[in-house]
Amino acid sequence: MKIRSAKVIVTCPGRNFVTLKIETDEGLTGLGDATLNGRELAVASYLTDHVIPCLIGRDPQQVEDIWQYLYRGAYWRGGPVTMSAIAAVDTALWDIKAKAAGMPLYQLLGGRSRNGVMVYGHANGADISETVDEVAKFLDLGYKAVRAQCGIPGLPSTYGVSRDKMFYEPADADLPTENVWSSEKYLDHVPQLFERLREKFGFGPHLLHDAHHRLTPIEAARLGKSLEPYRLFWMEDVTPAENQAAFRTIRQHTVTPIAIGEIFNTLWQCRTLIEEGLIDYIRATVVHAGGITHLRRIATLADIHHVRTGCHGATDLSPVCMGAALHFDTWVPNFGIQEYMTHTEETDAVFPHSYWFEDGYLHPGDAPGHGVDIDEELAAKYPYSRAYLPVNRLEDGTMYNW
Ligand SMILES: O=C(O)[C@@H](O)[C@@H](O)[C@H](O)[C@H](O)CO
Ligand SMILES: [Mg+2]
Repeated sequence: MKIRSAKVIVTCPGRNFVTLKIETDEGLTGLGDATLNGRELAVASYLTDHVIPCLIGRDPQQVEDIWQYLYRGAYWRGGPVTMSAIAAVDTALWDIKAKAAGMPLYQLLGGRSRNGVMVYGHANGADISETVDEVAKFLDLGYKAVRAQCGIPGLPSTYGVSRDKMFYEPADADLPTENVWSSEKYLDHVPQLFERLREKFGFGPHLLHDAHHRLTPIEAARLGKSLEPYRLFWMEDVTPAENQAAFRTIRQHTVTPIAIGEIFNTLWQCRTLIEEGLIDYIRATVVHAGGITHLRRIATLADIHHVRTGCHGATDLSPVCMGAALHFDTWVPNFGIQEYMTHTEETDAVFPHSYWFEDGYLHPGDAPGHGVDIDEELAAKYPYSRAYLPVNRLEDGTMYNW
């Protein structure tokens, strides 16, 4: 079998998505997600200008060799643009391999390890009582796990809190909007939210929270300590991880479980975190961490250190990524949870898929491959539209962390 052609499809059915489609000389096609929020066209160009010419004529069955060729073979290794491009190729090749075998992808990976993939939804509100109401809606829909975020008194806007509740879109403007941040105000408020949530819903549902890299290590330690009575499933991205050793400080102070990794793109960015047992959940996912081939390596290292998976699944990861992640989640032995933000109807129509939600779980379906397709005619009706995530400043105007 040979790769006959490959192309990049950029579409914006409510938000931008970049998709790689690979075709073989035997008529099989494979799809991979290459979406990098706010930097979409950089990956599209990387693929079209620098990767696709090297793929034509190769045997698509050599998934590992092609991964090594694109990663090890390039002088400039790693980084989100490169690794999202490699992920797109890798995902499309696994899709082709599974279709050629006539199997759903999870069968090729090693078969089913569970009946369904537990997911968490996103509840957010302008204040505590609105957030409590939003959590109730997710529980009514059958979710077993809910992430809760709420507005902070004294801060005009907070990332993760939106007007549109079920189809929350973080890339909200064609130039970055600016949010204002105060760790002091945040740290005082968040424990009150979880106190109310536990009072109202008890300890049955899993509750999660995301700090979006905004705390220093000692502040993160304080957050973890103050949330201990409410027994969270995890606190996420409490501090940036450029300095992995900083997580030792957090770990020494709190037993609140720690999740990180949605912006990681290689194993090297989480090696210390995993090997020293500094985290509990690794959030890397298919599209930004080099595809199934590399994510599998991360998960295997995590497994021997009692770290479980918790794949990123925000709306900027396309249904193609979600489909592939669900096959991965169905197989991976050390599965923890999968994030699930529902896409808009327009997005779902452009990407017909076989996965479905029922009673708190997602199921990948049994279609051969990863089970996600693209309607190219429909996709062409939604041209690219520039959109950025917001940026964040302290109250005195200082540029601050994501
Ligand atoms: O946990 C999450 O889903 C968030 O952190 C995302 O909203 C994230 O900020 C976006 O996916 C960034 O593109
Ligand atoms: Mg996050």
